[in-house]
Amino acid sequence: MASPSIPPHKSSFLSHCLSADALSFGTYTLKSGRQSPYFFNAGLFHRGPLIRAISTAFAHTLASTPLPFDVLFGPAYKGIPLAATVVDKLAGLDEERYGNVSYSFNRKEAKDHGEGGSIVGAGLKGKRVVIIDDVITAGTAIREAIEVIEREGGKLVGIVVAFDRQERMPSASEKGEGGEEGTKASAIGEVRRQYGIPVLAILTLDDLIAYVKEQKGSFGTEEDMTRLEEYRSRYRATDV
Ligand SMILES: O=P(O)(O)OC[C@H]1O[C@H](OP(=O)(O)OP(=O)(O)O)[C@H](O)[C@@H]1O
Ligand SMILES: O=C(O)c1cc(=O)[nH]c(=O)[nH]1
Repeated sequence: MASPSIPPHKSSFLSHCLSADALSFGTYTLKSGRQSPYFFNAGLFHRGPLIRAISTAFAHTLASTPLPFDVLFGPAYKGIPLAATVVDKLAGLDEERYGNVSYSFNRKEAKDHGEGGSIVGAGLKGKRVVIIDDVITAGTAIREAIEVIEREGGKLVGIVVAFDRQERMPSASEKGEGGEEGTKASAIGEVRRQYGIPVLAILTLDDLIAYVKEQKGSFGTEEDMTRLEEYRSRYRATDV
């Protein structure tokens, strides 16, 4: 059902995410160590209509920008099917503009036989690269991907994620380092400032909360919503 306050392309994608349980409520430990009352699991887009929904959302987000690029880089593991299917979707949207765009991804462990190395798909040397990934929380995964691209001689020109959790970077005390608390900037904001590139998200936590409220009980319980809003107040970045 269309939602009046968020655009139809977002509400349609949100409805796919919630129906497939790719957005779910519960208690989850994140890569950053935070305990979250919700989780975005892009691994659950494993059937045709679902992978089509997410790749279409990525392709339309990319096509709405004038950004020129040669390669979509999908960080292992969940970025891998995204990069491959979005390349296909883009070529289907506009063969002339995107027919030469390639996909590429890293192996988490380098291969020492056969073709060897840690990159699968297109080489990155001298290429304009866009990272596409499932979710950004503290930005660790994105920074690891940037290191791979720089090491391989690629030029990072943009990043698109399916879900921006709009969280602030972990503080020194959260990382167990003591000292200054630091800024309350978002992981996305920090990457934008540091690299001067566009960083786009198809959905944000604000979109999720607005949509679930508008669907009035179709997804999640009142307690889920309370926990979600408490979590948002606790970890929300100041620059989103
Ligand atoms: O912004 P961050 O704090 O880094 O968290 C988000 C990242 O965490 C997960 O990756 P993970 O390394 O668990 O890899 P996976 O794709 O193998 O699940 C997820 O896929 C994101 O890439
Ligand atoms: O921060 C994470 O580790 C994380 C959050 C989330 O919602 N989904 C995911 O795959 N990882």
